[in-house]
Parts: sequence; C-alpha cells; structure tokens
Amino acid sequence: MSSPILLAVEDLTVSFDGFKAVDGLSLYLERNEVRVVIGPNGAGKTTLLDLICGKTRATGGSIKFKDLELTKMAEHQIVHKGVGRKFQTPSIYENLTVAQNLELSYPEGRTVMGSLFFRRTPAIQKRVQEIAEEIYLDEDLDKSAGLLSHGQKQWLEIGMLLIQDPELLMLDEPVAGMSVVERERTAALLRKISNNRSVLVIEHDMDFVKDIAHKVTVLHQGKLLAEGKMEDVQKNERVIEVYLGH
Ligand SMILES: Nc1ncnc2c1ncn2[C@@H]1O[C@H](COP(=O)(O)OP(=O)(O)OP(=O)(O)O)[C@@H](O)[C@H]1O
Repeated sequence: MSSPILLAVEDLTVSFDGFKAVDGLSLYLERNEVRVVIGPNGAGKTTLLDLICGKTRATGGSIKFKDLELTKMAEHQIVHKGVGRKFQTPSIYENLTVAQNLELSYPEGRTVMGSLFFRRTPAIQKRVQEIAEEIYLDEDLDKSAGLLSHGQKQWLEIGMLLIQDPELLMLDEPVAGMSVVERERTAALLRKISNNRSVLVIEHDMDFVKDIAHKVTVLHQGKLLAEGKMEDVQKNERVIEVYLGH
C-alpha cells in the first residue's frame, strides 16, 4: 500500500540576503487532504508554495513528493510529476473560448503546429466536458474567457489545472474578490476535487477556511506557529495574538 503522506516538507529554509522567509519548516500533507496555510502578511506562505513548485530554490531542507525530491527539480518537471499551482491572478487566455482554454491545458491537446491547433479527439472533448461541469462552466464553453466574471475566471483556471490531473493542487487565495455565492461554490468544488487529490491552499478568509480545511497550518515569520483542526487552532493564544485577533 502506498504511504498516506503525499508531500513531506522537512526543515525547509530559504534565505534572501540573510533574511529567512521560510525557516526550518516541516509539514506533512496526506493524500486527499485539504490543508490551508494561514498567517499574517509576510509569514512566508507564498514563498512556501514557490519553493514547492520550484519557482524559488531552497537554501536548505527537503521537499519530498511521493518518493521524489523536488528541491533539485526544474519547475516544468515538477508540473509534469503532478504538482499544479494556481497563482492569485488568473492566467487564462481572454480572447479564446472556455473550451479552447481547457483544450490548451490538456496534456496532449497541443500539436507540434503550435498551441492554437488542437487535436479535438473524442477523449479530449469528453474530458473538457467533464471538467467544465465540475467548474460550473458547462453552459459557457463557447464563450470568450474574457467575458466571464472574476469568479468564473478563477474556476476556469482551476479547471485548466484539473485537466492535467495533478495529484497535488496548490491555490493562492482562490476566493479573493469573489461573491458569497461564488465562495460557497468554490468550497464545494475544492471538497469534490480532494476526493482523489490533495489540495494546499493559502487563504485569509476564515469562513472559507473553516468550510474547506481538514487541517490548518499557521505560519509566522517563516516558522510553524501552530497546526491542527481549525477549531483548535482558533483557540491557540499565540495564533490569536499574531493573526486571528487582528
Ligand atoms: N524573492 C524575494 N526576495 C527577497 N525577499 C523576499 C522574496 N520573496 C519573498 N520575500 C520576503 O519574504 C517574506 C515572506 O513573503 P511571502 O510573500 O511568502 O509572505 P506571505 O505570507 O505570502 O504574505 P501575504 O499574506 O502578504 O501574501 C516577506 O517579507 C517578503 O518580502
């Protein structure tokens, strides 16, 4: 049987000109777990995701994804191994349709002729349809992505990651700027997609965190401040002092 741990971060450190943005951090993420990383501005949350996806190189420590050491791998290799990352601002193609955006992201959807020529095989079409339903955009497949609402654009980008079927999906503030209804639908979406993958989320919206997190990791000055179920973390005096009380 495979290990229940999908991602093991151990003693991870990165220093920028002597300033440790992440400092001796260890964190273990299980398969099918939704973990939310919270903490005050500058705590090192985004840097942690940058380190996992290979955008930033660690100064020390390790990041094991299954049996792979990610700290030595290039960004594209990490994506290829099954780690998807969504940044705060959506990077969708506004002048293409929703369907085209999804097709473009399908691993074998591009031809050597270039990214605008799709091999629209029945398998790709089926997958696009499935993903579109999951991200609530099945009625907008032929719409220009630029015409979608802010929340729909965020869902589309999640869909563009899901179509690559990552085992680990990382999201940086996915509900920022969303309406209440969009937040609820995003929570439902994340619960559903974690049925067969792990999700690591950075979020400041505590109602949303309560809604989705199996466990919460609190960072402060690059270090682990607290970890556990939201109801316990919420009562932690240090967490209230540096973050939740503000
Ligand atoms: N490439 C870099 N060079 C120098 N300093 C950096 C770099 N990246 C991040 N930092 C610093 O590291 C610290 C942690 O930043 P990070 O963006 O990870 O925090 P955060 O917890 O995501 O904050 P926020 O909630 O505001 O997004 C900050 O003080 C930031 O200025």
